[in-house]
Amino acid sequence: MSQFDHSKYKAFAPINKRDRRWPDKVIDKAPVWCSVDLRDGNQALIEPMTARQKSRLWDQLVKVGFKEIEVGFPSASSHDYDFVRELIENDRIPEDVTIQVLVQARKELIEKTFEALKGARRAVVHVYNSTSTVQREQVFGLDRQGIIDIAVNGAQLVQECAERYPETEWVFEYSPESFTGTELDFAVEVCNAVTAVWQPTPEKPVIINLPATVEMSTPNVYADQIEWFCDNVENRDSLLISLHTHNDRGCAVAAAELGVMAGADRVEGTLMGNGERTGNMDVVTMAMNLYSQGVDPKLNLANMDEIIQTVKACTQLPVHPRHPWAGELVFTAFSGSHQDAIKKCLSRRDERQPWEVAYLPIDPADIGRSYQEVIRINSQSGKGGIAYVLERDYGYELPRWLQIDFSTAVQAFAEESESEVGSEQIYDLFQKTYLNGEGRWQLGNYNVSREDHVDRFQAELNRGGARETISGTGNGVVAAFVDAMETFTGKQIVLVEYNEHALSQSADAEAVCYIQLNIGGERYCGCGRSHDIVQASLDGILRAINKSAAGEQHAAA
Ligand SMILES: CC(=O)SCCNC(=O)CCNC(=O)[C@H](O)C(C)(C)COP(=O)(O)OP(=O)(O)OC[C@H]1O[C@@H](n2cnc3c(N)ncnc32)[C@H](O)[C@@H]1OP(=O)(O)O
Ligand SMILES: CC(C)C(=O)C(=O)O
Repeated sequence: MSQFDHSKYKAFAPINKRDRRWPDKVIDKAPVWCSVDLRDGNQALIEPMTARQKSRLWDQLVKVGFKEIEVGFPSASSHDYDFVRELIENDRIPEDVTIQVLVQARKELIEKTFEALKGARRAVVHVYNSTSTVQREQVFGLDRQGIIDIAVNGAQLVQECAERYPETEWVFEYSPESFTGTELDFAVEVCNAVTAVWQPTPEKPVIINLPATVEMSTPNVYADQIEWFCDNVENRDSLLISLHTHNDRGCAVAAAELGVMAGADRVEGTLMGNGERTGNMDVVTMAMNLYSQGVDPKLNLANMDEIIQTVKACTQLPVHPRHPWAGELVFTAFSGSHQDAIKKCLSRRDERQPWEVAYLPIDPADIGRSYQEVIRINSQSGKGGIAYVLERDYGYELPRWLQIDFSTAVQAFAEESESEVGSEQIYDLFQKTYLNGEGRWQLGNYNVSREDHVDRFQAELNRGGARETISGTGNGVVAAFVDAMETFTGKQIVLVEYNEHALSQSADAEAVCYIQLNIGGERYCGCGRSHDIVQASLDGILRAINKSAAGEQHAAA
């Protein structure tokens, strides 16, 4: 019998709810955010944060704009206690920021917690006990009433202690921990019992936090639980319903979003989703989800790289390169069709219109990312992306026919090197393929004269020590030069494509000219670059002819 046996598990029972309204709701404003990075995030680390790391993360959280920050579990460790004292005594809590601390519903711990908070201007005391069937039966060995007693005793103690410190504005929060594993009617009963002690009013509400301590179901079930709770709890208008989801099934953000649609006011989570096991709800992702829908997330994530650096330094955890919105690769396109679409959308972009760019759900610049990172080249890339890089970094505006020709060279190079092809490598390859003429015929001095509307072209061709004189006639310098080269090579040469432009990146107005010739039935491409457009054209033609002589055939004739 295999160890990998699904029959060991039972399905989470759906909520029997016929009146669900949340599926039709749209989130049009940000919830109240509470960061739990310094508490839930910290308690899950291999090495909990040092005082210095906590301090740095605190500063970052304030900078991002959190107005409620759970700073620790001060009754559990002297580090957390000292950190809370440090924030209060050194006046590091801005006027509009409220600190929050967690405590179990136990007397000595609650007393210590209030001691730690002495002198705070405003603070949230967050008390919890577990209410789920599993915890009741197996951890606490208590029936429903026993669990209600723990909660009510805790609530009373919190209230009594608060009265001892009237100089502080107290806010109370209660979590029926493991809410998602708790029968809904019981969760409501426990919370009603707690609020009966605290007597909240709409003017002075309390926070009821409904955690998915372990994520046990699909997010729609969580939303049903939240909506059911909100519909059945007493004094709903005196409660701030808060969510605290974990990511065991990978849906913590989705659950929080649906939970907000189901009526919640507030969301607890961490930056980048650090936290117990698979982590807490990722505030960066949820806030950016709102932002990308045109909703003000009420957090400033513009300096995403700084946030990532801080989180990494403080948690010692990496941020995945594909982390939603924030990862290093999330705005990068390697694949050809994506690059092509991005390039076209960006070139047509009208700044006055809402953002609509294929494959880029937001403007990377909003979070401090540059377009430089958007298109990167490897063997999956196509002509559009390659042309984008050449234009972006070197000012070459390759015509479509040359994009097609050059992409085969880049593709071959990428396949051979089995790695990403950097912008400089692309440029080198472009030069080697179309611009360099070493070891081949070079145009020396030349002379153009016109008589009876016919141009006569005479020039020296040099290769190493060898020198040849050529001459030809035609309607225009280019035609006369092609004629001279036909005579010289003994092959028929037809000018198939000709494009030119001023090089935008060149300070001294250089021109670049792209040429495609049909030489003896095969196509060859070349490129010339010069301050003189005639010279650029002749160089381009000669480079294509040199390639024919060297047998470098055009790939996509
Ligand atoms: C889901 C969450 O993230 S909740 C937050 C979890 N975070 C932490 O636990 C980190 C900080 N905690 C700690 O450092 C410790 O647990 C302390 C210092 C708070 C308490 O330490 P201890 O009392 O030594 O141990 P422990 O936490 O194991 O306590 C277990 C006891 O408290 C009881 N208990 C646990 N949670 C609660 C609660 N919320 N309310 C009341 N009693 C509780 C248990 O039933 C158990 O009782 P028993 O000793 O009679 O069997
Ligand atoms: C204490 C509670 C809110 C908690 O951290 C959880 O249930 O995950």
